[in-house]
Amino acid sequence: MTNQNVLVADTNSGLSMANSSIFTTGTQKPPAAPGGYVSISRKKLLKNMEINGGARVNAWVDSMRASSPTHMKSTPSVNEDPSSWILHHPSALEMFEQIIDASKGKQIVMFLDYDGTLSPIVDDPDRAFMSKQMRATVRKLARFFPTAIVSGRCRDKVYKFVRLAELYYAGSHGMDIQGPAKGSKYKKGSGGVVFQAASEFLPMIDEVYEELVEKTKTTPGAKVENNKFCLSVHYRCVDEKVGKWSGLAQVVKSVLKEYPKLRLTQGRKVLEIRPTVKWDKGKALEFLLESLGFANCTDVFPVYIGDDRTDEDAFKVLRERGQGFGILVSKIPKDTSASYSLQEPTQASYGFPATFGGVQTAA
Ligand SMILES: O=P(O)(O)OC[C@H]1O[C@H](O[C@H]2O[C@H](CO)[C@@H](O)[C@H](O)[C@H]2O)[C@H](O)[C@@H](O)[C@@H]1O
Repeated sequence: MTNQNVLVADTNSGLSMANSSIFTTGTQKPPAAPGGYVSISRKKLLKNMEINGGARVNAWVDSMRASSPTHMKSTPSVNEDPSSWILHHPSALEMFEQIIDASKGKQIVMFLDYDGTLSPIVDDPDRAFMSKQMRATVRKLARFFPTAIVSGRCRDKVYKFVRLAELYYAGSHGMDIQGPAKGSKYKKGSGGVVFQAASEFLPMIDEVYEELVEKTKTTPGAKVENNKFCLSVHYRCVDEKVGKWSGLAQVVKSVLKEYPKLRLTQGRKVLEIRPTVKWDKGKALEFLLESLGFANCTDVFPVYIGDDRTDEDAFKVLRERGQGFGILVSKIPKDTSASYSLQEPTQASYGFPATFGGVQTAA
């Protein structure tokens, strides 16, 4: 794949996993993180968006544009021939048989991103509802397989959207994990799993939230969302043409300058601010597999469906483990470590997950 993974020295060694607040039931422990290093994809992006000195707001705005589908200029490898992208990331809908064959005799575990995967992307983040059809599909999936929602959103908020008590939820990009409220039939005790990777950051996140809300008031359309262990600064409704994106980038940059223990990543028309802990959606996936008792199993088949850059951490983990696969939901070719693709969320509802194990979707 064209995705480049780099190791960047973690200057905040005081925030290593050893210092994190970890509450687990039973004997589950988070998988070990490579000591002293943070794994970060998209070297170039990171370089452009470096927040500890030397940052150029223009580079931020370039990056904000690059992450917006209307401006999406894929890397040359993707641009050269879109049909070759499809060859490398075939539609999951057309690969049913191959996928089902590969999972035979193995325990499928489903990981589902929320925004852009289970719900359509909309202007107002508070109105990103999932359809009844999608909820029915996820409910049926969970009857057959352990199923987790892995989201950048705060766990409580994503739960309010999904409203299925039988699922695992990993909110704040995997930094806040809780097992099914109903308990789990897959592994005794795993329903009670609770894990928080960055609780010591809560006061800092709240402080930065207040500051950003105040300072973005003058940017029409900007919205700051408190996702408990991380923050989202939305610019979907900010007018790019009148230069408002750069103003917003400048505000975020100036605030973050005072908080070197926070870092910035990007999603779909959103700047994501999060602690520099070595934790992401990929680590959450590993943690959940381990909690379910599949840490060193060869007969587990994890499937992760997601649409965003932050989902790449999970796709990468699956590639590295050589188990299961990732499915990228995207209408356009993108650099990805996923193996398959779906065009849009509705395809995830009407088609792919529903076919696993002969699960039938509602008409
Ligand atoms: O990991 P996810 O579940 O995909 O969450 C990532 C972010 O999703 C939400 O923002 C995105 O969806 C919004 C609603 O459709 C849209 O308005 C926004 O532009 C998108 O970036 C959510 O609001 C963020 O907090 C999540 O971090």
